[in-house]
Amino acid sequence: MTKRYGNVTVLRDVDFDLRRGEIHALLGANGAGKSTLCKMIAGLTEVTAGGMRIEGDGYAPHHKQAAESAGVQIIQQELNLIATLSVAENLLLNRLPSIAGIVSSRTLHRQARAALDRLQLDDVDTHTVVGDLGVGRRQMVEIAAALARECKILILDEPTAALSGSETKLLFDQLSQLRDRGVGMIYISHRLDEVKRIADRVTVLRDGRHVGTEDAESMSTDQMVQRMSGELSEERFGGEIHQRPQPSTALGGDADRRSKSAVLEVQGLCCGMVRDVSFEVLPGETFGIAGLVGSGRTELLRAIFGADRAESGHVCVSGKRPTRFGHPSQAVAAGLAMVTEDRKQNGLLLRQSIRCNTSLSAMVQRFSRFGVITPAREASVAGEMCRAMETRCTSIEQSVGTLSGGNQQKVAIAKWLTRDADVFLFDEPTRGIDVGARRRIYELFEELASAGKGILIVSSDLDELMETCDRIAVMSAGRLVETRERSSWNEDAILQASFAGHRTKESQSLTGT
Ligand SMILES: Nc1ncnc2c1ncn2[C@@H]1O[C@H](COP(=O)(O)OP(=O)(O)OP(=O)(O)O)[C@@H](O)[C@H]1O
Repeated sequence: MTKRYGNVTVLRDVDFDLRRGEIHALLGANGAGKSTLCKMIAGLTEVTAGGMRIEGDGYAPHHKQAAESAGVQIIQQELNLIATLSVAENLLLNRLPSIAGIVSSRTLHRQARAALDRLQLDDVDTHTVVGDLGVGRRQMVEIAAALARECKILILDEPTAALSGSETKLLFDQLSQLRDRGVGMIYISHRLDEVKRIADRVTVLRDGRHVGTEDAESMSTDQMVQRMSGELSEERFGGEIHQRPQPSTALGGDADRRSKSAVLEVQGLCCGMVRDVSFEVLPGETFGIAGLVGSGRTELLRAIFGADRAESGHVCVSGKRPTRFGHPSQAVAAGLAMVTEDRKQNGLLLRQSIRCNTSLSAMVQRFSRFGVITPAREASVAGEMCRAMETRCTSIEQSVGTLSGGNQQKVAIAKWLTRDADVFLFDEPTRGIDVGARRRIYELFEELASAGKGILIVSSDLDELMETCDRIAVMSAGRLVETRERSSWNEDAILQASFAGHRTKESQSLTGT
């Protein structure tokens, strides 16, 4: 199949076949064409040339419903639930149980409950409005919605990017059951260890072309990277793919730490589920926050940044007057920058160009003279950023909404790098980012740290935290339960600490305290 947008060809004569009862991984660097191929199969975008067959019969879906009637379901990379409807309504959209045209609310909620139970989503109420759920929970609801429908072919585009380890395991159990029932699955992921764990075959795309299809068992993750990049992985990544660098900063031991004054100090912060959180980040330090989805990590970053109004406590940036920011603009003026978890909702202006998005955060600071924007300056910085982040685009005038997911994330990060902030808050910074770009982002953390910036990272990827952070704190049930130097944590200890707060909460509710 071939796909062109205007005169740009994004998929070129690609052959692909999916067997009954297999999990077929689709790999490729950001912008290689994986989502485009899947969107064509799912009837979400038109095929420019070529064609498809399902069980030998011609198949040419012109919209999503046509694909669904042929037994094709897709779970897309970007969350596609309707934020203003309830969980139950989203789960059963298009097939609301009704009698004589009147929706039966009781049946709706019963069926929705059953769909959620399949993924052990006990904490999600079927009446909750989807917009009130965090990204991880929304992703699980989206998966539950797809699993609740009968299908022959299930496409999963980066389903685990926003999931915790335990949620990923639950999803994999479900996928194994579907495999046993003969469902064919196309699985897109940048997490190669997951691909090794779950996939039967692997197809690699590079620059819109089919590079090859092989049994997953016969391919190492290094070979996958090599096929994706077209170079020997050792050459491209300096042989460091599986090596963790030493802590990035020049921070010494505790004594040295005490002698530095914090670039970010958070004291007794309370905001919604975030309870009495205190910690500090030093100049040149990368501070990670681990924890389960729903532990309050994103809420904490939002409270620090003034996106939600904290009830008590304070935030102090670079020794300035302690305060609680009432609005993100105040936080930005004080020297904070924040790359959000959900770039589509609140990270980017999707209809605007890369140039415009890149200059957004530093518009007044760097791109305007006497209040008048200087487009030439804007363009040169956007171009520089695209080169530095290796953003795959036709030009800096391409609208961000038409970039691949990983490339959108690069613009979301670049937007803040143009601003000379003191502290950078990153919420799931490498979501949807390919292996090569991930390495580039880790280098970037190091560059920011060596420039004396403070970096605060929330990530569900423990490897990421272990690789990039100097210290890691674990958050559980809205509180920071433990903070240690990176070297004294291991993944087991982080997981145990993550569950600690939940256990306390459960035992409290059991004893009625
Ligand atoms: N509507 C569109 N208009 C123009 N170009 C587009 C459009 N949609 C996608 N593209 C381009 O098609 C190419 C392939 O994008 P696609 O989303 O398929 O990549 P991908 O392999 O899924 O990447 P990622 O891993 O980042 O999600 C990208 O270069 C993207 O910019």
